[in-house]
Amino acid sequence: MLTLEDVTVRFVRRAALDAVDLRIAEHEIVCVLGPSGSGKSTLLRVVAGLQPPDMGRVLLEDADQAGVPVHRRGVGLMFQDHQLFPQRDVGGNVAFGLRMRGESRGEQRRRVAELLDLVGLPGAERRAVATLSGGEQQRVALARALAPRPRLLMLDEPLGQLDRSLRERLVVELRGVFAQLGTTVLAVTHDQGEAFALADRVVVMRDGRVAQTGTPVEVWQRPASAFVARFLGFDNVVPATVRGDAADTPWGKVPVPADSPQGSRTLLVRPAGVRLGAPEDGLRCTVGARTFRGSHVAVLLRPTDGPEVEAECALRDVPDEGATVGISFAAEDVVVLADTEEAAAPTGGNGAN
Ligand SMILES: Nc1ncnc2c1ncn2[C@@H]1O[C@H](COP(=O)(O)OP(=O)(O)OP(=O)(O)O)[C@@H](O)[C@H]1O
Repeated sequence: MLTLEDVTVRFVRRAALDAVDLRIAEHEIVCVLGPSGSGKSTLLRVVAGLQPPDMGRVLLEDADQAGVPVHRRGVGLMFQDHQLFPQRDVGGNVAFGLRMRGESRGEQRRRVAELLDLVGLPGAERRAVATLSGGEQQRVALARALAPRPRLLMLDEPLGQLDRSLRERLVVELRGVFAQLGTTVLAVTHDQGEAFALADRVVVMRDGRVAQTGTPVEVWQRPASAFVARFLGFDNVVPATVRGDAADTPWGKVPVPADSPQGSRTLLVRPAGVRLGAPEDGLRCTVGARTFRGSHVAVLLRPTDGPEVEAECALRDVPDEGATVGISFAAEDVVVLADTEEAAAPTGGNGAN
């Protein structure tokens, strides 16, 4: 339903979008992820018609959008600072797009009630915007964006301002609302948790280009590059030479899954694949900082030689800080990345927000 072909946007010093190709199917929820400045907002602005591309085409349902103004594109926008009209009540805010389209008062009332039901604020029509909590305002902004039945809904950091627990709850609700309405969604976020919970497909951007696209599980399990791996918050990324079922790394020999790409590569070891044992078993490390993560503890390990390693430990197995342990690696949690990018240096932004 949405196609971007070779879309390029240049600002004075650099390309904010660099030959981007992207397709979004009807009813699909796509989340664009990437560090600050990677071009996410520019992508939305180009699709909305707020920013003309310097090159390439944007098509909505096969129609080239060149020269089509924002209000004729049939897209709904919900931006980070959702900017409700403070002087209007909730109903007046939600009805805004319907009024602009000249819908009858009766139809406006019916649709507003339906949408407030849908976003979990039934009967809130007469409430003043100033009396709403942040989460409630976000829901009203969503209802307002959905009211004119946009063929494509675009969200820019839709939950950016809210605290984490509220965000986690709203993401689940949003997915439910979109599924119920069959809305096609293009959302932008820098929070990978939010993107992975919301999206059917994620698009990771880097410097105006698409670094990877795939389902959340595909991207999580097989990051395309060291950049994507680091952006997702994986720190155990090292240069390696793969020969057969093992790789030479700064941590010594690490087993890799069968049929891994061979030669000079970059290796990712998921923290779950770092096994702790007695000091004489495997690579000797000193236990550093331990970070409680709810269901497990992230433990930082310092080998005598080589970069630090992060391990994921069950709560009952956490070693004491300063203790000496031996570590080994489980092949099923090792990923040989497709690129040969220099792994030791963090690339561009990082995803740990
Ligand atoms: N109007 C503009 N004039 C000049 N440069 C711009 C303009 N808008 C964006 N840029 C630049 O284009 C690049 C991409 O910006 P964009 O806002 O799309 O990134 P983003 O991924 O949305 O970042 P953030 O997560 O910080 O919002 C950045 O380098 C930015 O400085």
